[in-house]
Amino acid sequence: MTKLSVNINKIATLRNSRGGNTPDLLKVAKDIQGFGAEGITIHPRPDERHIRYQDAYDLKAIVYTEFNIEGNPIPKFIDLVLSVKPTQVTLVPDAEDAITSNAGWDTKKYKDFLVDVIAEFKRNDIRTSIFVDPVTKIIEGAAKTGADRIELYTEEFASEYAKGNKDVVIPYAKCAQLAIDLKLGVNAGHDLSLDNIKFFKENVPGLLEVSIGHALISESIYLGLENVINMYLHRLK
Ligand SMILES: CC(=O)[C@@H](O)[C@H](O)COP(=O)(O)O
Ligand SMILES: NCC(=O)COP(=O)(O)O
Repeated sequence: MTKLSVNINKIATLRNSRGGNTPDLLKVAKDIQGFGAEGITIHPRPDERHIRYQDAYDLKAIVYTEFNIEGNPIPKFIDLVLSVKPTQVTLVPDAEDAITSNAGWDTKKYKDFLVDVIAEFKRNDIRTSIFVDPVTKIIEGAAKTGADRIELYTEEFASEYAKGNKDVVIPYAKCAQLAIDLKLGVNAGHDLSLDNIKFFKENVPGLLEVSIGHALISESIYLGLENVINMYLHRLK
């Protein structure tokens, strides 16, 4: 069974674009859980361009499924996570000005840093996951950091699969099996979608959780558009 954690960054992006509270992030998070999703993911960025740090506190009060906070463990982020105490923290080595996450950790180069940060989160009973590319040496390095899980960075899978290259899943499958052998849990995320999720799930062993945001919110717009247009037309009769 693979858990679906919905990343609600895009809902916050839409809300922030008008400065008010529409759409209401907390209502959306409640509804997502009510509709059956098993987790809520947020990725507060230092510039708070979508999720604000205050959102993390507000969500803590209403998220009753798995609460996953992702981000680069700069001091401000570490303080936030230690104070909110989500179910899981996913460490992502993204630059402050990155449009979105664009690489996994170099688990060899940053081993000492990761060991220290992960130990601090674990002392606070927060499950830890680290965002990684599907590379054998990186997974071996991840096992030495003390992390509970890895999150496989699936951008390359998604873009290659869309071009018809199904073999792109092979390194993901191999690295997931290696992670399992090394006693690491396996999560995955980035650009997963209705088009590619079934194939990924069927070919990658032991997938515990996927976090999906950009495609899922876009698909929700496409799939809801006809209904809403009809509702407007009805009111305009
Ligand atoms: C780690 C990861 O792949 C996602 O959290 C992604 O970075 C979403 O962040 P944005 O919504 O800011 O693109
Ligand atoms: N960890 C990945 C995530 O939360 C969602 O990424 P995306 O679906 O917005 O690309």
